[in-house]
Amino acid sequence: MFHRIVLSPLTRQRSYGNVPQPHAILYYSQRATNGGLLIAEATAVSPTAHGYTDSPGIWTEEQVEAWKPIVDGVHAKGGIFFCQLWHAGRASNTDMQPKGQAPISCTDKGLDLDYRLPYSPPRKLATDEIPAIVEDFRIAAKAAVKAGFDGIEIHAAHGYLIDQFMKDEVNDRTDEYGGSLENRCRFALEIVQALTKEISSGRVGIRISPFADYLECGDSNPEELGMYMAQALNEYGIAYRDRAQNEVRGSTVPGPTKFGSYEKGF
Ligand SMILES: Cc1cc2nc3c(=O)[nH]c(=O)nc-3n(C[C@H](O)[C@H](O)[C@H](O)COP(=O)(O)O)c2cc1C
Repeated sequence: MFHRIVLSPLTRQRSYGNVPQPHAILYYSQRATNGGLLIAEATAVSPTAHGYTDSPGIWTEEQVEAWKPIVDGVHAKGGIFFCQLWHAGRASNTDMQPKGQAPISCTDKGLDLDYRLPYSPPRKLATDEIPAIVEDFRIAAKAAVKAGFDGIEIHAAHGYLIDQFMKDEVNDRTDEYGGSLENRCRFALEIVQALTKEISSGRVGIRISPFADYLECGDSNPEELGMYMAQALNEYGIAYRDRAQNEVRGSTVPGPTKFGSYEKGF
């Protein structure tokens, strides 16, 4: 039995030391309903993925174990719980990165604004480093299922790493991950492919925001970008796609949320 009331992912910054805390059992179970879908807050896939202090991760055993009772609390109320997998990319700073390194991105162009953090200039990933980031998402998805989550949502919105690759105002690459729409969306779709293979398409959702320019991450043709992603995603039969925020009246891009096989249950 499912219904259509969904809790949006909401960053709380209460996962001290990047480990989810017991108070989250109460927080998430209070928001759970029988048959309702909850999306957990943005959860880092690797040590380089954090962009806010005290955001949770799912890249250590300790984090996986800490998520388990939180997921159990939601399940006890009959809720369905997806973990939002996230990499902040350049929306981070050296204090948050392993060994004080520069945050990684598709570019070495930094952010001008200091919104919630003083952002540090990023380091542009070499082409041969990109498969390892896809792999981080795959391992994190596997860990999320191990923690008991019913599925995962890929955070490909709001100016974070995947969105940085997709948008032509940020992506200045000349390799197969930059330039054409197909190239800019390659990273996102490689992650979708890896995750559907790892945990099955019915357990994978995605959040995109083609029209948003949050974190200085805009695109010159969001309509075309959104349509391209919507059509490409149809090939994978994933559980749902969510087009987050910044609705544009009259846009033909499907949205905001399209449910697929998730409705049929797992
Ligand atoms: C405090 C706060 C934290 C948020 N954290 C996330 C997040 O972790 N992941 C995400 O995709 N969106 C995040 N969002 C965006 C929300 O999920 C939602 O899309 C946004 O608030 C718009 O919905 P609303 O009009 O109902 O507020 C956050 C929003 C707020 C206000």
